[in-house]
Amino acid sequence: MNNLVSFAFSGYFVGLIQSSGFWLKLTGSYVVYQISYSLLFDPLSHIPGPWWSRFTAIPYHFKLTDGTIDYYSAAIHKKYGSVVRVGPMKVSVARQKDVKLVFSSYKYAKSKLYQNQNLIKINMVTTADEHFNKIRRKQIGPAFTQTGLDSVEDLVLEVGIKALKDKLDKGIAANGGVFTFNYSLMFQSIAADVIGELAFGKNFGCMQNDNKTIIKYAKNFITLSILYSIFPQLMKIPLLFKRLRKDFNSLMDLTLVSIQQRRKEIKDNSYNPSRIDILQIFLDATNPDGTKISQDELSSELSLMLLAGIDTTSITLTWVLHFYTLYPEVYQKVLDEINTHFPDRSKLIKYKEAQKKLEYFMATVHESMRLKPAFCGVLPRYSSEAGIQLSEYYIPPNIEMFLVMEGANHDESLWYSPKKFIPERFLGHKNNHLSKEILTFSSGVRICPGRNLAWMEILTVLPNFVRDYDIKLLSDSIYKPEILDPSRENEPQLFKDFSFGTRGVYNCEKVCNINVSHLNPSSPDPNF
Ligand code: HEM
Repeated sequence: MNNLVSFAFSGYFVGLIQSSGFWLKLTGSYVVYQISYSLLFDPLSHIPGPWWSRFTAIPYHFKLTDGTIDYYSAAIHKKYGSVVRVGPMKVSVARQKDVKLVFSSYKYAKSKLYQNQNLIKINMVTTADEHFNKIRRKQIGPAFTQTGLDSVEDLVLEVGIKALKDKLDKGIAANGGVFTFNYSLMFQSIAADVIGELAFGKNFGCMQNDNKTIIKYAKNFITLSILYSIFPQLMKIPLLFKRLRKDFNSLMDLTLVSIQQRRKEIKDNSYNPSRIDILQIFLDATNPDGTKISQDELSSELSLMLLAGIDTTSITLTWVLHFYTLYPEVYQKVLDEINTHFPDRSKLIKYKEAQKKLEYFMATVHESMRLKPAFCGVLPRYSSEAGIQLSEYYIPPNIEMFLVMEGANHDESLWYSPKKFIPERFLGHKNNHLSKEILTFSSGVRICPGRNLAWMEILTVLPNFVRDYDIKLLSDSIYKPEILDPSRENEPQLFKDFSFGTRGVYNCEKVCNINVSHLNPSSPDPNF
């Protein structure tokens, strides 16, 4: 039937080419074809969605690039339900148990949007190939095990909380006891310097020297990747995005320099072999056929570590602190807990102790991650050769499914008052398993392998920071505990954010500024 329709149309087209108004007729015919096809054959006709989604995905694709996909996804799912058609052969999926089911198996492969960009060799993140992904995950595994992380904890402390404290102490001293700083940008510098040390073998100096070059490279690489994956035709126009491409090339050069430098250090015996870092793990890794990872593949893996590890971690830290500034009673409880378990300020709080002792603090981070997942927007997967049952809908084979991270984390069937910030929901024996239902690190077979490193940064930076400094919102801050948001059951208004791979904060340069001063050890003052 399908062939018959195509044949009839191709005969019609030959006649058209010879006639006047050819292009007009061609467009008209295409529209007629699409309408007839979608009425007769649309495999998603049983899935609700906006009218245009039967004919085109263009409006949805624009939403993927204009920063509003989270808001848009929330709106269409509220209107049409947990599965929504967003284009021919495309659906959006928001129910937590459906998203988790898709994440659970390699059968539901990453869609071609991950591979479209062709900028770099396929790597652990972009591949849809189960075998290849398993090999890479096995190779990189040791960097994120307990032993691997223990071997780099001192380094993470050095470029993380110690560097932050140094910066703040100098700022406070130079500014008469109160220092205004942008915590989001500061956290970004920490996350970048950590990845610099672990994946590039060097401190990028983002914190120490205020050198943000690498952050710019990473940002421009993400922009280029997203634009090329959604609109691959743009790759054919070399004059477009010259600046972004230049930064991308500089980043690739940097990966090569780092690899050469480490090889030199090994040769000179100046490399400390007890340090199990990402760069070394990749250099030592052997493929099943006995070969080593090629130079291009190394560059690809390392550059992706930069993208995967900077904004995700710094945005998570940013949101936790934002919530503390808006919920003083929560912040007070966090302080009390930290001061009870770690009263000696001469010693830094370390990762494992914090994880063991700071139950309430952990609950605040989980709740912040649930409400505002750093890796936001949608993750695209295919429905497999056999299709998949999602809630009440059967999704036919080879449909592109966009999994809504925020939708899953705000699913009312799992979370009561999902828009509210309630860390207590994770407390107690009966509830602490709930943290496993948060999908912020994804779940299943492609779950984030770097999550323990991210936790190490979170658990060392935040408790040490809030224990040692008094933080106050600026007097002209537009986000304060008393400014309420009716759409969040009159909870405090949150930063306006946008999604572009990760979750950005609008006007971050201004709204993420706070005042810090040294805390009087005897009287912590959490009143903002
Ligand atoms: C709070 C911080 C982080 C969050 C919220 C986060 C979140 C995620 C999410 C949602 C995915 C799945 C992406 C997808 O399926 O398309 C992912 C994958 C990944 N993450 Fe993270 N991530 C974080 C930190 C890190 C760090 C620090 C690293 C490493 C340095 C890292 C490395 C990776 C890698 C390599 C993958 C791809 C895994 C695969 O596809 O098999 N992440 N992460």
